[in-house]
Amino acid sequence: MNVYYQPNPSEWDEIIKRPTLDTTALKEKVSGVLQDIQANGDQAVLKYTSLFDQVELDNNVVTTSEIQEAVDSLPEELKAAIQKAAANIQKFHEVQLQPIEKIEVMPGIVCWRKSVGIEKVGLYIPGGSAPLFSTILMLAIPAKIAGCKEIILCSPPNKSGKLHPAILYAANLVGVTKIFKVGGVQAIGAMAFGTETIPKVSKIFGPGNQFVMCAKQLIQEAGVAIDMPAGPSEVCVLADATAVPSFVAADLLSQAEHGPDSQVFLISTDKALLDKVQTEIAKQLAVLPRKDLAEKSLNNSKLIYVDSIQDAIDLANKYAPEHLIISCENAENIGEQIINAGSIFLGNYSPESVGDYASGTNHTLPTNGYATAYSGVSVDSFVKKITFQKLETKGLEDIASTVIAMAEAEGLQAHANAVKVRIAK
Ligand SMILES: NC(=O)c1ccc[n+]([C@@H]2O[C@H](COP(=O)([O-])OP(=O)(O)OC[C@H]3O[C@@H](n4cnc5c(N)ncnc54)[C@H](O)[C@@H]3O)[C@@H](O)[C@H]2O)c1
Ligand SMILES: N[C@H](CO)Cc1c[nH]c[nH+]1
Ligand SMILES: [Zn+2]
Repeated sequence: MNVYYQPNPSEWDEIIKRPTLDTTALKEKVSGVLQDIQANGDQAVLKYTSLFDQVELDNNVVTTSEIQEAVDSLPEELKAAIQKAAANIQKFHEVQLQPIEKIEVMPGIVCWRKSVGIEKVGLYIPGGSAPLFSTILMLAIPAKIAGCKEIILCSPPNKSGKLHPAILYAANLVGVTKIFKVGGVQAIGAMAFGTETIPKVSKIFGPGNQFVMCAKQLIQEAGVAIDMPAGPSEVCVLADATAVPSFVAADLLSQAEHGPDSQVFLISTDKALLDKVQTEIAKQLAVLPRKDLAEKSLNNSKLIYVDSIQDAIDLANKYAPEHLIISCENAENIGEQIINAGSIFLGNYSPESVGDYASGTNHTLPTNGYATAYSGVSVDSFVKKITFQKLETKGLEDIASTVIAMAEAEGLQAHANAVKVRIAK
């Protein structure tokens, strides 16, 4: 891990850099695959499944008997855990749908806004190195609450050409409409353009590796909406002397184990904590099943000592992490001063992995510094908001001079006329 002691703020830009791939080569490769899928549909999708997932499939549709098999085979304890998490996610998200509020802006002019679910949405569920079935709950539950009619799900097949039973169980539990065994760029392309079997959708959601991220960005340029750039997971822990080294180490490792391009960050006002956390990381890492992946990610990661809590807050805001854990004495007060983060975890007993699975908040969050401008997925991500207005004659008469003055000043006489013809009578 890279350790910094009281770096000068002029060095911060360098410190907060995320690990990157050569994006020119990446874009070229991904755009070639997308073009092939647009031109050749299912045949191209199956070809890339064979090439990138090393599995030969005749077709990629998940059947009802495969779903039933998964429901029957999944241990009851895991089913209960998924149900508990789903209930909390439902509770947290259902209050996000606000009732319609009609506003009389002037006598005789009433305006309001109505949320309408996006009809067809596509969910990408990562599955390259771990079957992230928790992501299904995070996407499909708000989609249902929003009123989306068709929810399509794609996730990469394993080497036996199957999806993990927990993916099928979770998808079935929350009412996903159709499930396909397709991963990576080929999944994003299929949902963006539509194939003979995979429906075209209006908006694509879900995190993924650099290939998935790049494909989402390219199809957005081609006119299909996406949720946000949610890439390799990251966590920043902001800690003072009250933090517990073993807790901090466990939190850092929990995101480091996602993959080699994940990044974890510790900003501490306690110099001694950096050494203690490194010792703990070495101890905990040694027995992790995904030690190799976590180790690679730790090479991208940074531990930083700063001598004031204000510098710690400023650096965290500049880094704009996907997740921020505040293990400090006045965690809530510090949390109030954070302006750039996807999701914040307060105090020593709020591990980030609880938010990943079960507390109810959404784990599909902006990474790579996008938390400066984006929010995580919510019910809002699955709706369009249509505005309405109804004017009575009196309302139009009272606002006429305002509209006419502005329209004529913009040189748009026809705009002005649309009002004039109505009040002339
Ligand atoms: N930000 C978030 O909210 C969030 C949430 C969950 C997971 N994640 C991130 O999602 C990612 C999941 O990555 P993953 O790899 O495990 O699964 P993935 O499903 O994103 O990617 C697997 C697919 O990548 C494609 N692929 C692999 N190597 C390729 C190559 N050389 N060329 C072209 N395509 C290739 C394959 O088609 C494969 O199906 C991790 O980086 C994790 O950190 C982020
Ligand atoms: N930490 C991931 C978001 O960055 C979400 C996740 C799913 N499973 C475990 N973790
Ligand atoms: Zn995670």
